[in-house]
Amino acid sequence: MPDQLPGHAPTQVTDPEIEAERAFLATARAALHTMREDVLTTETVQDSSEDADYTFTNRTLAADRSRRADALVDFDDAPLFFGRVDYPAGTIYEADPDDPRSHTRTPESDRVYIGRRHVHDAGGSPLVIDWRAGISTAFYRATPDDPQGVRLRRRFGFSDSAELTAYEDEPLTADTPGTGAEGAILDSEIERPRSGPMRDIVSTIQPEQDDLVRAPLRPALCVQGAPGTGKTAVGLHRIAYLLYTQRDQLRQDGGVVILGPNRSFLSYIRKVLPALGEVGVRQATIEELLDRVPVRRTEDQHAERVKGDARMAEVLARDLWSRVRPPEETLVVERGARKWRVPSDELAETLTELRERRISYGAGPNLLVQRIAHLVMRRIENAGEACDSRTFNELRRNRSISAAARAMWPKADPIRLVLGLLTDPERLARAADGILTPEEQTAIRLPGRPRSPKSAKWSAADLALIDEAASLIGRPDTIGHIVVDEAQDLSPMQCRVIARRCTRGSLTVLGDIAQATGASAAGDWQALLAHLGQADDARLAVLDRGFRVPAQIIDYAARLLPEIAPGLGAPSGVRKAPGSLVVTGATAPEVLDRVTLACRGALKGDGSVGVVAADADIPAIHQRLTNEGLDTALAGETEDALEAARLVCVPASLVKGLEFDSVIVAEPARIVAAEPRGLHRLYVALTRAVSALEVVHAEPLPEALDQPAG
Ligand SMILES: Nc1ncnc2c1ncn2[C@@H]1O[C@H](COP(=O)(O)OP(=O)(O)OP(=O)(O)O)[C@@H](O)[C@H]1O
Repeated sequence: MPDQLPGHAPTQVTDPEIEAERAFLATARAALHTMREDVLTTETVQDSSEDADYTFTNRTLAADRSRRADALVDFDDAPLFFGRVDYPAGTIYEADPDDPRSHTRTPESDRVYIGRRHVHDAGGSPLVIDWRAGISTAFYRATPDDPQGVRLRRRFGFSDSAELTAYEDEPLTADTPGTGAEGAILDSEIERPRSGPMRDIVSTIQPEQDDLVRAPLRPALCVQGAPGTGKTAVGLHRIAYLLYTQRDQLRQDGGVVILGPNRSFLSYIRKVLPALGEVGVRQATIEELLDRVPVRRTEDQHAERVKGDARMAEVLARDLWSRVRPPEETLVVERGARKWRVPSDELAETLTELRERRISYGAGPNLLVQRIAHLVMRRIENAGEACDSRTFNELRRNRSISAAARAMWPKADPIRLVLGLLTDPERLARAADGILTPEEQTAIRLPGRPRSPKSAKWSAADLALIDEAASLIGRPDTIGHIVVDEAQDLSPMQCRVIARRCTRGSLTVLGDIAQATGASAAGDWQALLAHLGQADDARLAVLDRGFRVPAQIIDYAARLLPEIAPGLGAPSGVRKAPGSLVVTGATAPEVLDRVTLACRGALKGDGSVGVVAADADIPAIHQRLTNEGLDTALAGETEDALEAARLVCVPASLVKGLEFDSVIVAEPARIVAAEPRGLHRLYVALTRAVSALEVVHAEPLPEALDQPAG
């Protein structure tokens, strides 16, 4: 293998192999350029008439063309191919010298180049195969023990400007033992200094990850993975894979959505899918998915727990359906000179029959009007008058009938329903009788005395209640596939939000029970999957090889596991980095000095530096670092704060899912004390570092960490 490694500046290369591969890369790039030009110059249907069909067709074609053109952009920092698999000659291509694909065929082998997207030459012959195609699977999964017909696997290394600078060969024939998947190119990819948003890992997906990426759409897939094992990466690549294999189906079923814990996280991952050629995937928080009312309040933990509990579904349903009441009086319908009467017990019977059909609440009023109109029409017919559809329609519009139906089955609005329930103690007591304790009922009341939905201060937990109410009244739009990241934090009520949108179990659930900090987090996957409606069917997989955090740091953080997630296996770090963990004791007045010193030290190295502390301590730390003249961003302040400076202050509540080259954790004890699941939060904070972690503390460390660092 030549000694230039990826990420290194290109050097004068004389290796003829590298020259040949570079020439092939140039050919492929030129071909991609031509493919994009072809798409852009394709004319949409032109028609000068005002015909709405033509306008619609034109718009659809233009949107499709733009999507296809976007997917063919040649990114400067994302090389067009990253690997090659060689098969014995004749395995892939006919041994025909005139075969136009001969540029990927030598006398010894048929070569398949694997890249981010399919590239073909002007004659339509493939130059680069999309990593998602079936034939690419061998690149990720072939091993010397199971070569899958492959002679040799080649991985390419590139400079930061996407210049091909290295290659690494792994023979897979039985007589030449391979080097294993963890070669220098994978190492250098993992150790690459982090800066800017997350990148794709398409060139180095590991076999256990590839198995999850390519898992079928159904059954639902649930991945329990320790910090840095690649769950987020797997989820994003899986979306790209599913879109490649089942794009039309997914589009028809309502598209694909990835749900993440907060905006900082979504901003951090936003570039991965576009780099894989997928530009139409919605990336949202669960609050954004449910944006019926603005969130203006953070719930206290106890109220959040009660509101997130699945018992709330019963309370809401009981309150809603309690509005449906049998009439007390006979209905009298005047028609011309005659009056028609329907006694209350007959109306009540109709009501019961409708309810037993388990229709949604919202469908009730109309159906009831129709039933009553029928009852009246039957009476008219029995009296000898001929009736037809006009009679029926006229009765459906009859005011007495509408009024009777409205009284028996009032229309309902989900926001007003939740507002009424959470502001009227007597009504809540009726609906929650035997379900919530009086103390729980008091805890979930809305603050103040809001009279209208606009004046209420809604919380994120209220949104899930409103959505539950809305789903009782009408059915929500479905989504073709939902990937939920950091799913361990979902409350049962939030799980229900997701479950009712993906009705056929097309769901990817990613998370780590040890990182669960949500007030009403379920605590184990079986319970969570049950709330997601997937108790029996889901496939549960485990990832335990950590790619982010060096072994020294992950072992230190894992000392917390017996307490926060007993029974969960300890993760293993794929890299060792002696000296990567420093624990600095200080006196209380010294802590800010020590943090500043640690930041200055970390900034001398490459990549990003994150300072993580309890939310309440972050403003003072940020102020101090800024006063010291360090260019310091504040996570959460703006959406792209993580990219605003190399040094970022991150409130512990926002650090989930993120990573930095160096991390400084200030005062772990205060992170722990800040919330009921503070130890879980600390575990998250300690597992964000790619290269180095410094823990600065004056207060005593949690017991498990209070031993000399290994
Ligand atoms: N096969 C791989 N090749 C190269 N880098 C990888 C690979 N798998 C994961 N990584 C890198 O490891 C880091 C952690 O990955 P990711 O964020 O997906 O992990 P995670 O399991 O979601 O972590 P957490 O639970 O802490 O949020 C990322 O920088 C990712 O690019």
